[in-house]
Amino acid sequence: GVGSSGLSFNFYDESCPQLENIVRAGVGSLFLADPTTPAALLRLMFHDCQVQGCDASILLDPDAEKTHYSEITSSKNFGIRKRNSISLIKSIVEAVCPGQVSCADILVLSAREGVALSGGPGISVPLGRRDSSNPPDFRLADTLIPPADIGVDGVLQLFSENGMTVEETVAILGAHTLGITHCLSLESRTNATNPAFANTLKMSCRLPLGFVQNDLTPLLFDNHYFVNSMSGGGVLRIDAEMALDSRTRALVHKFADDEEAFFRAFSSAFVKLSSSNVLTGNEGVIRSNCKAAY
Ligand code: HEM
Ligand SMILES: [Ca+2]
Ligand SMILES: [Ca+2]
Repeated sequence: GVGSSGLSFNFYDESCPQLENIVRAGVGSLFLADPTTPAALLRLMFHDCQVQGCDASILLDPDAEKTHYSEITSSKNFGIRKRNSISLIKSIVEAVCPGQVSCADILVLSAREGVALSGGPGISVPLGRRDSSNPPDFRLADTLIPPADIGVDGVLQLFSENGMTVEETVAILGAHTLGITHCLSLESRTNATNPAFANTLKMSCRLPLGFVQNDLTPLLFDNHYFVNSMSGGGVLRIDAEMALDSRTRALVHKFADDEEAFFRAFSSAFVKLSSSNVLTGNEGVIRSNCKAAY
């Protein structure tokens, strides 16, 4: 087991030895069709793990009668994409190893593959998560997913709850080396003082659904996010503030200088984020359909 999480690195060795190869091939072909897939999968994992732990709760479709029992309808999940990709990969896994593998593990493995395919570290992740059978109220997601304008105090508090050090907290935010942010998420940033960033906002946000890249290389998992943050180009408040706050500044510099150090700290943070507060053993279920709890 890994710490006290109840997960292990050889969980599917007997019940589904093909699992990691299936997920790798699946994410690979989704990537060929759409190279922004890894960004979406990584954020999807974060938002799942943030609400009731990594239990695939975010994959549940709204129930026609009880629409508030669906976290996906929370406004905090604005811009979440590729939920269906997990169902696709799950259906291949089900054909090979029926009833064995949770949607929650497939989601974490898919995010891991996305990071590796984008040039990031190859992360060993412990497995054995179970899926929730109780869909959370969207208000739980409203409360537990951080607001777009959270600052350094807020994130240090948030990730210390997952047992992360300050270094791991700075590193996990390096996930913003991938992907985009819609202008709708940047309403609190319109008074940004960096002239280059203010100009980017002005040009990119002429359309209501406009967006900006999270760094200069949004398809590459590299340390450019930290270089960008140091030069005043941080997109969200946290991306900008991390380079200025005395508790985090030295780490932003370190990761901007040393990509290997970023990859190491990101990998251990990824494992902590994806292992805390999970269902294991006889808790929860193995869903056959990731979109439905029953
Ligand atoms: C804790 C503070 C965080 C805040 C406030 C935050 C907020 C946001 C916001 C507002 C967006 C843009 C959504 C949109 O407009 O479409 C975004 C994108 C993204 N976030 Fe975060 N995030 C945080 C942490 C994380 C973490 C821990 C991860 C992953 C481990 C992550 C991964 C991503 C990725 C990959 C994208 C790009 C998604 C895409 O291109 O589809 N974020 N984040
Ligand atoms: Ca969840
Ligand atoms: Ca990048």
